[in-house]
Amino acid sequence: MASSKHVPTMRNDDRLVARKLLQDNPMHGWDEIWKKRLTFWDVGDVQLALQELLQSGSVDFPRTGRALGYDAVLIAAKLGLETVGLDISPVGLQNARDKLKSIPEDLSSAIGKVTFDEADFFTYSVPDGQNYDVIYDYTFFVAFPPERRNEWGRQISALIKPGGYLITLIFPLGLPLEDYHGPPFHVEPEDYIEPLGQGWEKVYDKIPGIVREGREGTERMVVWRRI
Ligand SMILES: C[S@@+](CC[C@H](N)C(=O)[O-])C[C@H]1O[C@@H](n2cnc3c(N)ncnc32)[C@H](O)[C@@H]1O
Repeated sequence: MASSKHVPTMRNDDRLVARKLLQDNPMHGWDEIWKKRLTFWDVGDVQLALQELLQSGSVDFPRTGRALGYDAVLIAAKLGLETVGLDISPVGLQNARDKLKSIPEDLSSAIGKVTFDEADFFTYSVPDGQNYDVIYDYTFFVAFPPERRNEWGRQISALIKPGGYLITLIFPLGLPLEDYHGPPFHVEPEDYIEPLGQGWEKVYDKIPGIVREGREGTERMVVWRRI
């Protein structure tokens, strides 16, 4: 959650620098990306598409329990869930904790409900064995090469409760497929189906009605329910 209010665009030279940092140092590359502020995905504000979904009442999300994901403050404030923001980057986490100190009035009900933990998502297990009621993925799926998507799906399935909801804000749509290397990697809404595998139903699928300038046609909101 960067502090600037401008809508970041995906400058090609920034993307190339970020990619090189990850190639050179797969362990700490994300921390370097945060340090250098090559965080184009971060709009410095809540994701309007997530806000629209949570306020619409279109999905019967639980109002008690636990959630995992970015935009942790918005999820905690709108759904009332104890929400964990997970990241591998200490700098990214510090940035999120700093933002928590100046929480806007309309989201203040999130205070006390949000924690930020440092962990590798792919090896993370819920400390107390209590799986999540809601998981939110915004640009995490696309941050890894397609070869890792099944691993992503297995981990999501392992972390969520039966009856729990996975919110996928799919972005950025429309990236070239050929001769293109991420992150972000090319994504289509259908790409989530195989990694998630059996035991999921799609309960919501909509092009967000409210989109930031410059992001028109690049976002889609899909919600899945674990059967
Ligand atoms: C493209 S960003 C955005 C994802 C996230 N939803 C967000 O909006 O910040 C990817 C984020 O995932 C973090 N990350 C990368 N690899 C990770 C891992 N294995 N486990 C947890 N976080 C990771 C990075 O530090 C970065 O903040």
